[in-house]
Amino acid sequence: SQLCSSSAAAAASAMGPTQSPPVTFDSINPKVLKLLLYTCTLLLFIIQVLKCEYAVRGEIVSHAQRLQQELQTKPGSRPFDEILYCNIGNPQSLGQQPITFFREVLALCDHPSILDKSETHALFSADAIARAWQILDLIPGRAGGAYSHSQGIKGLRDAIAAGIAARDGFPANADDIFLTDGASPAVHMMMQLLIRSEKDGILCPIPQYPLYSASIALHGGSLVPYYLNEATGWGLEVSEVKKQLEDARSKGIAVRAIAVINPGNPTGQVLAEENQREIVEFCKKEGLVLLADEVYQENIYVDNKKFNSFKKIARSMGYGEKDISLVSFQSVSKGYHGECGKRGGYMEVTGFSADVREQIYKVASVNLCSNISGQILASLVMNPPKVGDESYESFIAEKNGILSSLARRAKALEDAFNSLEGVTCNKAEGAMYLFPRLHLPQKAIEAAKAANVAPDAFYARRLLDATGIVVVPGSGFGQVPGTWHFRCTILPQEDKIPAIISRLKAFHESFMEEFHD
Ligand SMILES: Cc1ncc(COP(=O)(O)O)c(CN[C@@H]2CONC2=O)c1O
Repeated sequence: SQLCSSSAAAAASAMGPTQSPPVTFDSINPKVLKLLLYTCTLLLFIIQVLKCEYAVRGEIVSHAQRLQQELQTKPGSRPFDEILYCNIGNPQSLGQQPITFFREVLALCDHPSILDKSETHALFSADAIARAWQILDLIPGRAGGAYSHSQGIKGLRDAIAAGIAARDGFPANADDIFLTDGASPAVHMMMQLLIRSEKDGILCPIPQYPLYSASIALHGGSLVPYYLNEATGWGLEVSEVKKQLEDARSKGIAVRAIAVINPGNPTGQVLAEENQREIVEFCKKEGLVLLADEVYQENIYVDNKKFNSFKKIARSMGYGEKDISLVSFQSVSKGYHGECGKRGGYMEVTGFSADVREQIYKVASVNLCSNISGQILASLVMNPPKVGDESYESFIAEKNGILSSLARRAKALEDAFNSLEGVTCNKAEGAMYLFPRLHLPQKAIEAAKAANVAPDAFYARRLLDATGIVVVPGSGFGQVPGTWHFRCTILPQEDKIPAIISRLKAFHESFMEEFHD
């Protein structure tokens, strides 16, 4: 270990005092290098689990589940007849329909023997049948139930790389892609690789999606917060990041990476291209790994913003493999497809040395491989039907129908929140959430204190008990101290939105009446 630390120190001094030393074989989590000590890591994992929080399924949700039970056993016992789960970005649990073409291909790949039957041609579109044959031919021996390569089926990674290249206009390499059971395990893998001890820090946005704080806690690292600016529509200011980075370094924290969620969860902002360039420049200058969480890349609701991957931005600045370490996360859980339960996604890993890449592969191989249906779905998401395909018209109608409805719901809820006394709410430019700010009367804050809960949790609980609507307190995502928020999804079906808004308004008016200073 002396050898490792001295070469890391040598690398650090060569890079100058202000830069984070590059991620090298010697400077990744030694537990990854010594994977044999799995048992002790497991023990550490259990200890850390006790520390980590995951607000999206926290106490408010548990109470909602109890209320749901009560409604089933005692109908009419509450002033509402159903629980509306607006706490989790789980579109299909709230009635969103899956994309027909994706499900046709999945079904055919899952039961290849029906591909030859004449009835199949009456039930499935010709291009779904063709795509299923194409995909099955990429699976060795067409064995859809076999373990695959630990990074995922090569042919599917080729298809995803082609989809990334078509999206960005820059090449992508199948060997850089690790197919995973959703983006979550990919994030955990990178935290496992980067975090050696609590002396290693990861810059995270505040408010943040609690996967990051939970994963950092589970892997024994330090979360280095950078506050998004609510006053500028949740802007990510590099000056704020730099301040937090220098503060962490002054406390002896080796800041290794920065997580950027774009579009943002829970804040819904879409980064401007210029801002992205500043972030790439900053990462290159400071030697930070850029963890680009882009799972909402298809969820853009405003005309003045578009999604640019950080890979595209970096390459358009002339930065390649040798200039910046960039990990881009994608998922089948979001977008217009919302296939959360299918557990598909990937991370595209670029800018690491071959020996570090080998260690990432080793971590991926511990779980053998991700599920094959999720792999197939990820390849479909990145290569959907194109103009001229038989299914294109129906596919694009389903896709645009869902996205335009989400945009309308986002706007309707944003306007409703902004109409409430003491509530301000930034636009949801993308993603699936609104994060309104509560300017609560002092009496409400004191009542929360007396109940020993955070004011936004107090509000969320009262909202649930009065309306059956489940939201997540802002405390679960982090917020500027002294400010209070909650996160509400835009996912309830569109015909339910007016009822939700009227229930929200009625509750809020009575709440403010009760606690008026
Ligand atoms: C920003 C972000 N990254 C990663 C994930 C994980 O996605 P996978 O399903 O691919 O693992 C989520 C899930 N969103 C959570 C789940 O629902 N509501 C949320 O805030 C997310 O919001």
